[in-house]
Order: sequence, then structure tokens, then C-alpha cells
Amino acid sequence: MLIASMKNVVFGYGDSPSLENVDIEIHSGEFVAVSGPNGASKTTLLKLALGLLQPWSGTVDRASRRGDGKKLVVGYVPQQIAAFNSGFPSQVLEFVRSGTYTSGSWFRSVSRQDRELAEQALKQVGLWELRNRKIGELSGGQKQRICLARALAQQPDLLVLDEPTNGMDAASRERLYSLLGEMVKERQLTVVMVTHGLSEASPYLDRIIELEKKETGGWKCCTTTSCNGHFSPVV
Ligand SMILES: Nc1ncnc2c1ncn2[C@@H]1O[C@H](COP(=O)(O)OP(=O)(O)OP(=O)(O)O)[C@@H](O)[C@H]1O
Repeated sequence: MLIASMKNVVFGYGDSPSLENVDIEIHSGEFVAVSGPNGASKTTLLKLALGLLQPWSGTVDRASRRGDGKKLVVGYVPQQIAAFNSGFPSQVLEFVRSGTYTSGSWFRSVSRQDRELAEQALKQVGLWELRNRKIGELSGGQKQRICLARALAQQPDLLVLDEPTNGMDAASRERLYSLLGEMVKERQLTVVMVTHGLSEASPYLDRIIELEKKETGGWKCCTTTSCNGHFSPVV
């Protein structure tokens, strides 16, 4: 099933386009990485795909329903988690559980299922022992992981992650890639992830969307596809 597609998309923040001729399709159950140097418009590409930015021209289509007719749930973990200063008042488990509210009202009472989903997500990212700590007291890598746990607690069909391994040590990065790879295989989760760690992630990836500089100054997308962990250009 086609989850999102971008056809001939052009976008820029100023007078000239920074992203040009973007043609991408994301299918259900794929693990796709978006890669490229700093400033190559990776975050911009995610925001266009999510509908947070509108293209100058071209079309962006997103599925709103799953194959079984239920609403398609999207979990988005942005790059900068600036709001978590030392005074951020929430406790870890409470924050992760708040992810489950996105499927209903903020004002409904917390169900047993919400609790179980939050607990499971926190265990999946390996931070169960920190459940009673204040978020503001955590390290950068730990904050990153609880944001991921919050997104997982939503039981998303599509997970959009912008550099989720920022601040994580090697063991945590490996654990995250392998967890995502497992969820893609077992639950038909679709993952689109901006990363600078292609070599570590590549055993789990189906495709890489690489942003390359054009002679005209903007950036274009080149897609490569996986074959037993080796990637070759899509022709
Ligand atoms: N709101 C904005 N207004 C104007 N320019 C912007 C805005 N957001 C991003 N840009 C510019 O657009 C370009 C692409 O930014 P973007 O954040 O998408 O890059 P990126 O590939 O994700 O970078 P990084 O790897 O450093 O996170 C950069 O030159 C950036 O300065």
C-alpha cells in the first residue's frame, strides 16, 4: 500500500528553490533512510511529506486510512527537543503515556491499555528504570529515547524520525535500529528516518533516499535500494 508520494515537488524558503524535482514513493512496511550533508533539506523533505510545509509546485499525497479502513496513525519525532530544559515538569512514564492520548481526547481517563502501551514502549527503548525520573534531569540521548517511546506508545503505522540517534551511544544506536527493523518486519510498521549513520543502519534498511547537490545550487533526491544489505541506485 502506498503511504505517501511526492511528484515533481519543488520547494524553497527564500527566492530560489532548495529542493527540486522530488519524486518519492513510500510503501507500507518499508524502512527508509533519508541521508545527505548538513543543510541538504532532509528535515524540509520530512516536513513536506508530513504536510507541515506546502510545496511551491508538484503534489504530495498521503494515505489517511490503512488497508483495513482504520485511521492511519503517524508518529513524528522531530530533531530538536528544545522544550526539555531542567525545569520541564513531566515525569518520564507520564510523558510517554501522553503519546497514547493522540488517539483520543486529552481529557479522557487513562485506560489500562494506555498504561500497558506506555510501559511496553519504555521497555522497548531500554529506559524502564528511569520511569519515575523528571524529564529535565535526563541526558540528551535519554531524552531522545523517551521521545521515541512516546511515539511508539501511539502504536503508529508510520513513524517519521529526524535524526533519532542524536546523542546516543553506539550500543543504543544499534538497539534502536534493530528494534525498528524488527517492528518493520513483524508489524508492517513503515519507518522514514533521517540519519547520518547509514553504515550502522544499512543492515536494517530497505531503501536510502540520498540528497545530492545540483549544479544549479538546489538539492535533488536519488533513491537507492537494498539487496542483502548492499545498496544500488534505482534506475
Ligand atoms: N524556517 C526556515 N526558514 C528559512 N530557511 C530555512 C528554514 N528551515 C531551514 N532552512 C534552510 O533550509 C536548508 C535546509 O534545512 P534543513 O533543516 O531541511 O536541512 P537538513 O538537511 O535537515 O540539515 P541538518 O543535517 O543540519 O539537520 C538550510 O539551508 C536551512 O538553513
